[in-house]
Order: sequence, then structure tokens, then C-alpha cells
Amino acid sequence: MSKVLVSDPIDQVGVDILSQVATVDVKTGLKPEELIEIIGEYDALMIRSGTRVTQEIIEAGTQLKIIGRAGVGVDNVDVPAATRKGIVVVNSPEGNTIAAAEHALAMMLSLSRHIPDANASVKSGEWDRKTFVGAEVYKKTLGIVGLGKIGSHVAAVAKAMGMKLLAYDPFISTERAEQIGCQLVELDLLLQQADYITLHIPKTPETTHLINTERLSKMKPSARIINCARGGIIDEEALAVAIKEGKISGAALDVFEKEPIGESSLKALGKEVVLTPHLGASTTEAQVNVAIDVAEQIRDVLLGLPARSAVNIPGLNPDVIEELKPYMQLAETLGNLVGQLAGGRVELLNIRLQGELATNRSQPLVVASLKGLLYKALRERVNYVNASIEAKERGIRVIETRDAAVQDYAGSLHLEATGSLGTHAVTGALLGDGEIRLTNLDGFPINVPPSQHMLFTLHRDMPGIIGKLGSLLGSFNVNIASMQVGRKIVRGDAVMVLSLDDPLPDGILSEITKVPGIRDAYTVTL
Ligand SMILES: NC(=O)c1ccc[n+]([C@@H]2O[C@H](COP(=O)([O-])OP(=O)(O)OC[C@H]3O[C@@H](n4cnc5c(N)ncnc54)[C@H](O)[C@@H]3O)[C@@H](O)[C@H]2O)c1
Ligand SMILES: O=C(O)[C@H](O)COP(=O)(O)O
Repeated sequence: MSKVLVSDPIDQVGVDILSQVATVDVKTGLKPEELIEIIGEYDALMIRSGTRVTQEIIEAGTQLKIIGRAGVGVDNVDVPAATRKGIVVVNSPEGNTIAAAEHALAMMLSLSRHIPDANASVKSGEWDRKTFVGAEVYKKTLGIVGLGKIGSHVAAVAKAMGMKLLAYDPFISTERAEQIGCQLVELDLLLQQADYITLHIPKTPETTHLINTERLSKMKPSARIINCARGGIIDEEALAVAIKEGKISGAALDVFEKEPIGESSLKALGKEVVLTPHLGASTTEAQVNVAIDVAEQIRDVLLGLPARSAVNIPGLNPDVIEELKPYMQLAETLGNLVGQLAGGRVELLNIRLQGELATNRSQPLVVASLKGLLYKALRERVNYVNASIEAKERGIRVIETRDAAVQDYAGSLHLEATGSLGTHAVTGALLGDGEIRLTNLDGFPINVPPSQHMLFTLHRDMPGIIGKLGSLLGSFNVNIASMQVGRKIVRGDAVMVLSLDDPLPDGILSEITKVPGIRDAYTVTL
């Protein structure tokens, strides 16, 4: 039975789902060295933001097949390291959207009405109504940085509260922003005009310290900023200085450069600063959503099924994979075959998606072709997660083309590889019953199913060759299961494709090429 380690607190419903297929150990609060020591036993790891899954942990996770993040942000996972090791990383892109958006709105209102400090004051026995005079958000301008899932929900609620909405998001269209009720503007304009600014972007090299001294100086002195996205998008030291010096009015932060926050000049500030300990996703509803979402994906991957929100298998959407399933097998087979014909050390792979496969939805077939191409070198270590990166790291140039005009079969795939044995090309298609057919080899029409042991020859189409080759194979005790010749003209160049019951013994290829008329011979094991 598989083993799953849950290293952050998740809702019990997630543990119950995982228990359907695995032994589940819940061990929270592990130190990195403790995690490294035990991770080798586990097939899957389920986390929230509390566990940092570093390259070292991934290296130690020799059995790991999947890392599941019960939440959105995967910035605590070394995704490239996981990808290189063929480990799927999944998250729950929508499970906590509403929770995070509501937390940002609650922070905005808390900040403008000083609710946390007023509450503390009353609880300490005071009745101070003068200190806590606030500001209304009605008719004020809210600047939303990042108009994705959370930013859009914040926009909808803020609009209902009578706020004017500006948004900055270089990756969405003006039309989309307008649909949400936002005016799309440049960041500088948003900073200059907004009374409240709320951040809903991922943390990336471009967004780290996006809000720095210079940008803080562009804001209104009355402006307040809210960060419920990721720590480090705001330069916290610069923020504390800007608030102290009255450059802006206040800030509400749920996320920090270092978590737990530790020493910070923000903690010394008064009612103009509201801090919460990364609570954006901490609602009962969100925790149930993300636990189900991620535990189901871990369960599916352990059962050999695809994950629905893998962050490191671009374009490999499970519905599309399901639809392409028979073609995925075709692509892997052709990749494996052409890689062996080209001699293993492949430098260039041309992949042509033909007929009904000539669409962007067929992108997974490119990954499947690469997986097949690399199978001989990497065996089980290559999978859909790491095939593209492995190909890139080996310097294999991949060219994809699409040709809808090829109509011999509903859909077909043409792979041409250049390697140490030269350039070879193979085309394949599926028959009505889903069976794979090789339909062309190096430009010669053929019609053969692939088999485990195959022999291909390039020869002159002339009498006697087939008999001589048959006798030669017989003398090595190799049984021929089927044989077909592909030729373009009578007595011209031709290819022979043989399916063999046994693998070819060492040394026989050079004997085969000594047969008069046979110029080249290749063997392939699928
Ligand atoms: N505090 C919490 O507990 C909590 C909970 C959930 C999500 N989050 C965080 O909230 C953030 C937003 O999550 P989401 O689900 O809305 O993500 P999302 O992917 O739906 O939206 C992010 C948006 O940011 C935009 N964007 C990317 N780079 C940008 C840039 N440089 N400038 C401006 N816009 C940019 C994208 O185009 C996208 O529209 C993430 O950082 C996520 O980790 C925090
Ligand atoms: O990215 C997220 O989903 C949030 O930051 C939530 O983090 P958490 O699961 O640790 O609460």
C-alpha cells in the first residue's frame, strides 16, 4: 500500500480520502532535517504553507510521486526540482478564493475603522470613542493589483459597497476588466489615485518588492495598502518608514517576508497597521474545499490517474488527456521507435501533428512523444512531468508543426529524429478499433502494427533478398512473426519491416548488411 505524509494541518476529510488508497501519517511541525530523514518512505506529501519543500527534501524523497499543496501558492515548493525528478506538484487553485478575498475586504474595513485596536481598547477597560474615528470606503477608489480569481471577487464586493475600481494587471484584457467593473490602468496611475490598494498577485522575481520606497512615495498620504497575497511583494522596512513618516496612512498585512514574522518594525506601529498570521485561507469552508481538492488528486495519481490541477505539467488537462489517451500511446511508441532508429543521441526531433490532431489541444502528444523518445535512456524515470525538461537538458531541439490537410487517417503523427545514426522518420495512426499502425517509414509506405522486437532494413527491391534474410535469421534461431516490404517503385529502394518473436542476438546486424542489396539494418525493442 502507498504511504502519504501530511506535514501541515489539513481538514480530516482530506485524511479520509487519502486513507482510501494509502497509509496516512499526519506529522506536523517537523524540522527540515526530520522531514529529510523520513521522506524517503513516502509516495506522496501533502502540505500547506507551513512546510518548505526544498531541493534537499525532494532529493531525499526517492519514492515521491506527488506533492499536494492544500491551497494556491506553491512558492514554498521547489517546483523545478520536483519537475526534474518527475514528481507531480498539484494545488487547489480555487478552493480558498472566497476566503482570501473576504479576508482582504475584512482587512480593508478593519483598517479604515480601527477595529482591532478599538476592540483591544474596550477589552482593556477603556471607552475611547475619539481615537478611533475612521474613514468610509463608500465612493473611495480601490486599486486592485492582480485581477485574477481573488482580485475579481474583491472587485465584485467592493463595487457593491460603492467603491470606484481601478485595476493593474498586465495579463488581462481591458474588456475582461470592464466586465468585472474595473478600469484597467498602469501601476503608477493606480498608486497615485487609489485610496485603498489591495494586492492579489503571485510572488515572482518581478513582483518581489514591487511596493518599495519609490512606489510608496507615489501614493496619497491618505492611502492604505492591504497585502493578503504573498510576503515580500511589499518591502516591509520601506512600508514601516512610509507609515511612520506619514507618506501613507496605513497597511493591513496577512503575509510576511518571514513567517512567523519575528522581529519587525511594523509590530511597533499603532492602529494604522493591522497584522494577521496568514489567515487568508483559514475558514472552515476553504479548508474543507482545499483538503478535498488536493487529497482527491493525490489519491488519483497514486492510482495511476491524471491530476486535474498539476502546476508542473503545462497543458496536460485531464479531460484532454482522456480524450487523447489512444493517441498518447501512439506518440510514445513512435517517439521510442524513432529515437532508437536515430541512434539514441538525438539532437533534433520534428513532430508533425496531422489531420484532426493539428490543433493546440494535441499539445500533450508532443510531451508523450518526448517521453517515448527518452524512454530508452531514462526508463521509468521519464514521465509526462519531466519529459520536456529532460529533453531540454539533453539539448534536444524540438520543432512542432501542424498540418490539418493530411487526411489519410482521421489523425496521424509524424516524427523525424536526427541522431548519431542519421535522420529517420516514422508516421503512425490509429485504426478504427484504436490499434496502432505504423504507416510510413523514412518515406516508404507501410502498414504494420508495432511489436516488441522489430527489424528494419533499407535495401534494393530485387529477387532473393527476403529469402536470404529469412535464412540468415533462421541460422541465428530468430523466428519471424510477420514481414512487410514498403516501396515506392518496383525494383527501386525499399524498406523491410519484420516483427520478430525473439530479440536479435548481438552482432547479427553487421551480418545482415553483408547480404547483397541490403544497405542498412536497424533493430528496435519496444
Ligand atoms: N493569504 C492567503 O492565505 C492566501 C490565500 C489564497 C491565495 N493567496 C495568494 O493570493 C494571490 C492571488 O491568488 P489568485 O488565486 O487570485 O491567483 P490568480 O492566478 O487567479 O490571479 C493572479 C493575477 O495576478 C496577475 N499578475 C501576475 N503577475 C502580475 C504582475 N507582475 N503585476 C500585476 N498583476 C500580475 C495575473 O495576471 C493574475 O490575473 C497569490 O499570491 C496566492 O498565493 C493568499
Ligand atoms: O496560497 C494559499 O493558498 C494561502 O497562502 C493559504 O496558505 P495556508 O494553506 O497555509 O493557509
